[in-house]
Amino acid sequence: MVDYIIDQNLAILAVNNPPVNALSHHVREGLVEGIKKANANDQVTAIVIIGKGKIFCSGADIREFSNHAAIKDPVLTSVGHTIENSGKPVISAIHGNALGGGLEVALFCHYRIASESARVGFPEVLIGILPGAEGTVRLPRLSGLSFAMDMIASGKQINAKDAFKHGILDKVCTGNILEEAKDFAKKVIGQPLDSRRLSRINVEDASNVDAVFEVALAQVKKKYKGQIAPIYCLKSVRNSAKMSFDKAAAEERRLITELMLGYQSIALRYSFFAERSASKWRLPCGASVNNTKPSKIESTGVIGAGTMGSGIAVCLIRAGIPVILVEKDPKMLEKGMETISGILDGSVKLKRMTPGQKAKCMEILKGATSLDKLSNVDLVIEAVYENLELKRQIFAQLDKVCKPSTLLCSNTSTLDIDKIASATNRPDKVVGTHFFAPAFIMRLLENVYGSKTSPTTVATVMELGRRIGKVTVLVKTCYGFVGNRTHQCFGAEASFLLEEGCLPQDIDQVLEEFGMAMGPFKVSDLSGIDVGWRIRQEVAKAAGFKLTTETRYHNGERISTVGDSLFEMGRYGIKTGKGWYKYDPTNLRKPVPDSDVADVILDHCAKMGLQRCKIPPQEIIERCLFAAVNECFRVLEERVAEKPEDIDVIWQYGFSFPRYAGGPMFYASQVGLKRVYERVCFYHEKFPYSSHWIPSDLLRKLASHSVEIPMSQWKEFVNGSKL
Ligand SMILES: CC/C=C\C=C\CC(=O)SCCNC(=O)CCNC(=O)[C@H](O)C(C)(C)COP(=O)(O)OP(=O)(O)OC[C@H]1O[C@@H](n2cnc3c(N)ncnc32)[C@H](O)[C@@H]1OP(=O)(O)O
Repeated sequence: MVDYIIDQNLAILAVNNPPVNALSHHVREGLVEGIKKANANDQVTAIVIIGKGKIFCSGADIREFSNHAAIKDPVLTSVGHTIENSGKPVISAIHGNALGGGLEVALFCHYRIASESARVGFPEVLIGILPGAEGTVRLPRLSGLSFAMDMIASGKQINAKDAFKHGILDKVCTGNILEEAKDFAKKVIGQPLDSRRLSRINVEDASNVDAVFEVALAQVKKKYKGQIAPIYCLKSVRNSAKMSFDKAAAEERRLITELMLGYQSIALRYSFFAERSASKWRLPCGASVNNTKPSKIESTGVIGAGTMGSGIAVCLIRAGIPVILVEKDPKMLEKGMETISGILDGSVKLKRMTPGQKAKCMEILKGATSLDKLSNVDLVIEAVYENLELKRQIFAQLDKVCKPSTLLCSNTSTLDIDKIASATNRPDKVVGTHFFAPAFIMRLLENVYGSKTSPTTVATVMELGRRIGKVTVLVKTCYGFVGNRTHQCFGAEASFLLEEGCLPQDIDQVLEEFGMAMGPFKVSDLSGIDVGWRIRQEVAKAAGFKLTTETRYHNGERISTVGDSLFEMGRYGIKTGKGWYKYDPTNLRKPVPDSDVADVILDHCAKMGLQRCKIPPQEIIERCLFAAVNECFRVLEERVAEKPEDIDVIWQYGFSFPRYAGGPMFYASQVGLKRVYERVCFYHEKFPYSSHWIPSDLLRKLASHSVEIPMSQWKEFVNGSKL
């Protein structure tokens, strides 16, 4: 796992642990052996550590953390001490990435050089820990405290040029990294090593540490609300300036151990792998990412220049994929083009794009008012409003206009893909591509296959998602798919809680304290109360009944219409300055609780004869989350989602479920399925008119076991395969 190569008077230690050179046990062993061997060889005058393959090193092997007690010697710090104590200079030669433990290996070396394109960083905080092999104690000795605190607590990666500027690197190379490392090594042979050993030097700005810490702490608390690791990162860097090197390092070990055993880190590590597993799609027929080739997509069409269509077009052109935006009303088309240009201007302002890049994006965007213009594109995404008949008409027309190989995608957020596909003669090429609003910001893409969608079509939209930088999850068609179907139960319970005693701000506050980025009523104000109203009206129309603010039940199902009263008052949310909250036009980001809304809710309850009472926070969490969890188990049971990780990724990226709580399925696994099942049964008895409380069979089966079944085995209980 570490190749030992003698090249003239140099020993090259090449880490060879594909795919990302993680510091697994054998790599750590190999590094120690290599350093010792090189030191024992009189012919060797210097040592170079390099990575084979695409990167230098991705850090510690995260999979080993699940059994912290079993991490075998040599641990990374003793590997590092062997490197630092080497009597011959050790140079790390970085290409690709040096992350976490990988960067720590470099900081144990006496010199660090890197390719121009290399990036370095400490992403540990993103998995709820801190750099635990003296990274928090060594980095400030090179970069100063403020920079180290920011880099470690944010987990951000920086490029080689910036790393050089901040003292982390000794040289940025433009040529072949190994050749440059050899030349560099020859120049430093014989130079004194002590001043190059970071454990022997001091933190230069140590006297400022308290002031720097306070500023960083205030920022971190605001930016990473509810997260423990960023605060621990700061404390550990502070220790580097307040304690001796050895004491600070020992304290760092204590802090990382505490973090690693904590709920947040376990959830974040789960989230890391869940996200990667989502891209490994598989269809029930056996087709999968491993055996299916995507078709080439070189041109696209987007239908509808409203908010969604414009946002989707931005995603495509930003990735260099040409788009023809079709909108039959020329004025709407012009508005859509302006919206797109405005979004890109925003990116330029935020320095996420140069004006030149914006111009290139706009060059590959064309407008059209007729579907005929899509005759030659490879893929079309329809993004008109949520109406099945309208979508069927458009798809029937597209089927006639587009070349036979064109894939036809719908951005529907709820409708059955099979019903849309059956309007065409190419149901194998029809698929759902459900973007979340705002499409140019939200990272999630929920791809939806119907009963006739072909594996190639699936492979193509999964690859398209990757190309445009989305976290892409594949699900099977059903009403609302995974995202909206399961989230609807969460929203319904939030509305019922309003009828039983809560105000919007009570519910939002509890769920935000739980970790949601925004409570459901703030989200509703952002997305538009009118949007929710329109969807509810469509659903009622399709089900053949008229929904009014007087409706309490339909088909034995409880319905809450408080939001519809707000809609009728023209309170659509932020866009009208009033919704569940009121907004000062000069500060639309700050929702202010509104006594008028409280009056509407109280009137509604009085009219409906609903008794109100005080509802404890725990019940708010249980009602919203367990209702969703129960539906998530149904989704798994019906194989609408292939695995629990897919559902959690959808909640994290679609509904801002806190990554450090894992997702509803992971949360349920931590609460314990027995407890979740008991509470679902309790609420089912209490609320017999909400079918989302009917306990899922899969949940019942799993909860009936005397020991908790690990998440990785839940799937085995689907379809009665295990009882
Ligand atoms: C006592 C403690 C002492 C020391 C502590 C040290 C702390 C650490 O070092 S913690 C680890 C810090 N490093 C990271 O968090 C890096 C995580 N990885 C990444 O950011 C990316 O994977 C990448 C390295 C930038 C590569 O990205 P990409 O090319 O897009 O590939 P991926 O699909 O992400 O990864 C490929 C494959 O590798 C697995 N993997 C990546 N990093 C690790 C890792 N550090 N440990 C174990 N496995 C890793 C990843 O899961 C993928 O595998 P799959 O089987 O496909 O899931």
